[in-house]
Amino acid sequence: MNGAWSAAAIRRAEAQLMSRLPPGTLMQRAAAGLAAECARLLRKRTPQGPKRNQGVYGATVIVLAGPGDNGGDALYAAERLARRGARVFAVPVMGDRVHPTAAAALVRAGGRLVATPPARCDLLLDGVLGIGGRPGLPGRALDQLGRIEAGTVVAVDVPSGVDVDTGAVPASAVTADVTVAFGARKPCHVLGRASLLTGRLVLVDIGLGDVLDPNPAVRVADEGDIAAWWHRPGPDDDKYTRGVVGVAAGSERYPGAAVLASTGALAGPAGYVRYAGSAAEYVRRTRPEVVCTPTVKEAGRVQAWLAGPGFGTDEAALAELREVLVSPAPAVLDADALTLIGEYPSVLSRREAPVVLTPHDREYERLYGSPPSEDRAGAAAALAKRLNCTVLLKGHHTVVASSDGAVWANPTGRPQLATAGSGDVLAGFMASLLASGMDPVRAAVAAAYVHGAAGGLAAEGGRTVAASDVARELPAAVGAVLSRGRGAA
Ligand SMILES: NC(=O)C1=CN([C@@H]2O[C@H](COP(=O)(O)OP(=O)(O)OC[C@H]3O[C@@H](n4cnc5c(N)ncnc54)[C@H](OP(=O)(O)O)[C@@H]3O)[C@@H](O)[C@H]2O)[C@@H](O)CC1
Ligand SMILES: [K+]
Repeated sequence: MNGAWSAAAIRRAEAQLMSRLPPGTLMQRAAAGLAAECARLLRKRTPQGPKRNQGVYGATVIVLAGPGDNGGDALYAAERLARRGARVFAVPVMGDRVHPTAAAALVRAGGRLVATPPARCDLLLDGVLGIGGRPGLPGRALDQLGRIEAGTVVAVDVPSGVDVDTGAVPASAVTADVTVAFGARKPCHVLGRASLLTGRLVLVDIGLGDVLDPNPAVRVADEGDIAAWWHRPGPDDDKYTRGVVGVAAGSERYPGAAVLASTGALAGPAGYVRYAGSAAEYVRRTRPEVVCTPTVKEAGRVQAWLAGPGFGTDEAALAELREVLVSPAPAVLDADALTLIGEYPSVLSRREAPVVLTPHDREYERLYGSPPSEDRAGAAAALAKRLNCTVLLKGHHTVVASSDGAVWANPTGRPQLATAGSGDVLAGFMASLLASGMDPVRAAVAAAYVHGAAGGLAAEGGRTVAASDVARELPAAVGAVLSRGRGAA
């Protein structure tokens, strides 16, 4: 598991570590790691001039230097590049407030402090704001970003302008190709719109590992986690012990939801999928391995339910939802089930078994009364706490929150997954993980991860992606994630 730590937690860890080290050590570690990554990027740049200009020597580097230590890191890294022959121009973007010793070191190495740098550069270092920054950019930084054409933009620690702790981007911010982060990820690297401005993330170890709070603000699962959580069938398992999934989805009007959700369920680790609803004919025809009944009651015992996709919001649907909720099995509630809960919140009140809710933004609003804020992790956690459920809030980076406040950011997934029916596949797959005995938060986290990976496979080569394509790729994504995860373990 990877984590992301809040600015305050990073500062606490840094203070503890700094008390044991000579002054300036951490900043020099940060600058050395940053300069090494910049040198790697400059070696890779497309040669525009004579071949001898490849690499650091002769490269044009511009630093946007803010008033704090983030600017200090950038200036010290630029000093190292200047010593290796780069032409460095540093622009103080907050009046003349700039890290004084780092600026002096850069000038000693041959770099220049200027108000107007060249209009083109090979590499632009964004050292405007780091973990001490408030959202938004100073005007001078914005002006320079508008006029400079940069081969590569490298953000120092975080893309300046973002909200470091939430990943929100309420005002102007830097768009980076690469972000070189010191010590640990911050929430803005993995959450919200800021994660899209981060580009490729490179972590530089400055020795914080031992002193960081063991509980990160945001968790990020990796393939090793998913492989470790996954129930592997043993020789004594049969289709029942592997888990039975119940799918209450679809209707005569929306039979596709039944088929997609059942297909999602079949791709998971459970051994048996039962379908309950009025689209049985379609399910039987496309997925003959699914056992169909007309109602939830007739489906018999299952280890986990999925209820909601395409099953309508009328009284009959409400009755079926109530039937699912009286069952002692954990349940994933999606789509129409979320609309029904928004209208009749009391249906959840006597529920004791675990529930996972999977809203998109409009469904979230129906459940919470207002749309999710740009602090998507905070929004998911607030709903999870209020309804005492696990919440998977869909988005370009899906987040999962448990009712006890733990938050996970999903690292896979792409905008193409925002396609009709894709959520039905995800919900069915998640119900299968629940039926296999996986804990609800892990089931939500693992389902989002593998579903995102399946979307990636479906979109390979720039292909357009429909929900059936994602469903078709799920078994391959399961195989790839588990084999890589077990390899990593
Ligand atoms: N601590 C350590 O050991 C290590 C730290 N390291 C590095 O330090 C970085 C944190 O540095 P930092 O604390 O100096 O804060 P930083 O983000 O540079 O800026 C704060 C300044 O910006 C200003 N300001 C804020 N928002 C603004 C806005 N929107 N628009 C305009 N101005 C704004 C604010 O001024 P104010 O307005 O509050 O007077 C203040 O002066 C961290 O990200 C990492 O890179 C590494 O070297 C490893 C070791
Ligand atoms: K920065």
